[in-house]
Amino acid sequence: MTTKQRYESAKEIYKKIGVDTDEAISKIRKTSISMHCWQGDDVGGFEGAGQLSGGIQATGNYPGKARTPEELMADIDKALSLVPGKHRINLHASYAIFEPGEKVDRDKLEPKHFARWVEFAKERGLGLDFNPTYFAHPKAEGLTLSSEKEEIRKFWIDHGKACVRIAEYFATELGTHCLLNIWIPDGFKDIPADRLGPRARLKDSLDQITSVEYDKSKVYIAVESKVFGIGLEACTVGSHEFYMNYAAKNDLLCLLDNGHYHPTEVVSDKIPSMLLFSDKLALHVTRPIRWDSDHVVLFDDETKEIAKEIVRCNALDRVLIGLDFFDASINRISAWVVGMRNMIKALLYAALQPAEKLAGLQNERSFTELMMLMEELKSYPFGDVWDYYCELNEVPEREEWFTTVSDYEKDVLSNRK
Ligand SMILES: C[C@H](O)[C@H](O)[C@@H](O)C(=O)CO
Ligand SMILES: [Mn+2]
Repeated sequence: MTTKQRYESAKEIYKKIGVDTDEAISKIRKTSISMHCWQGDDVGGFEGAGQLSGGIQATGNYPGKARTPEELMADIDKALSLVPGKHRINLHASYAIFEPGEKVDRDKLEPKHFARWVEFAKERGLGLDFNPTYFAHPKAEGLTLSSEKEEIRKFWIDHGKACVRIAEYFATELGTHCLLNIWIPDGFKDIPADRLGPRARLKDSLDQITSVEYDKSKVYIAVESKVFGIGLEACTVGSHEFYMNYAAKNDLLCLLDNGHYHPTEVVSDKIPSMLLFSDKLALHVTRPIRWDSDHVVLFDDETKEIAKEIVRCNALDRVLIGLDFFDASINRISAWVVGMRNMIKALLYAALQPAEKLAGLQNERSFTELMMLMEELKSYPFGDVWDYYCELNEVPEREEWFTTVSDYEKDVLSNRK
């Protein structure tokens, strides 16, 4: 049977429970995921700044990591060629590209330092998202935006302001919004004596950064909370409560990273609540194993549940989905492709759920039938719809894409010594 024939048969099966597979496909085809550049080089960036810091870690030393802008761009191209749909690239400020002998510090970054990324994105019709980089820098060894040292705090405020200008440049040049996400590693290893002071300083720093004049229809500023980091176990300054209130009060977006909460808390459950009170919401989809370990996104229960909530809330255009993982122990391009395909797969899977029927069963309190149907749906012929989705988007079906990655590893990555 051809892929199309298998799809036609699956379509009939889904139709019986009131699901229109064509409609589901066209809904998901319009959705873009922001692919994070930092999986390509273990969050290294191009500053040669040295060690990753801020309580995050990329572990492993699989050969072939990108060392230059050219290599990273080529790797991104290779990964995206295996992912169905049109997507976005998420950059960190540490990926600025300088002319030889031109390097400036992070507080002095300008749009021109990202001109090559804009050119790259334009040529491919991609959008760009952006993040100030508040780690892996000599001035980020203690606190950053919440620092008690005014000179340090000013440096990072200026960095934030510079990034707002760069984000606006991206949006203007590319004709699509730019999500500017602020995450800082500030926190304490052990019980702090003052939890208020650092948070008051963070609040003031954010006020200063967002006082820069920018077009709110082009730049969406988001704030990303975190419960703890390595070496920051007792307290993080940018906690969930802090940012949820700050974003609500200042009309910014919250960014929820599903590695940043207590292990029994799930982001999927937070999505509908956030959407009731905010027009837009941003996500970092990742996979925490025992801690915020940033493993590659799988087609697992929580990824599916996150996707289901987005689709059920009819919020594909209100939730800005980005990925955030960095696994240095496997082929980095394969990591990207697996994570991206799984996120899209989860969205398509969600769009194939008979949402109204299931909600109806809940509302009439038919929990026995609800459980039965939710379980039976798991063995519906989703794979046939997914294969057809890949065929429509002209990317390899099933595991066929891996040959391309293996060849690239042999021909290109293995030469990076
Ligand atoms: C590199 C990212 O900005 C970083 O992972 C941040 O988003 C985060 O999740 C930190 O734990
Ligand atoms: Mn994150």
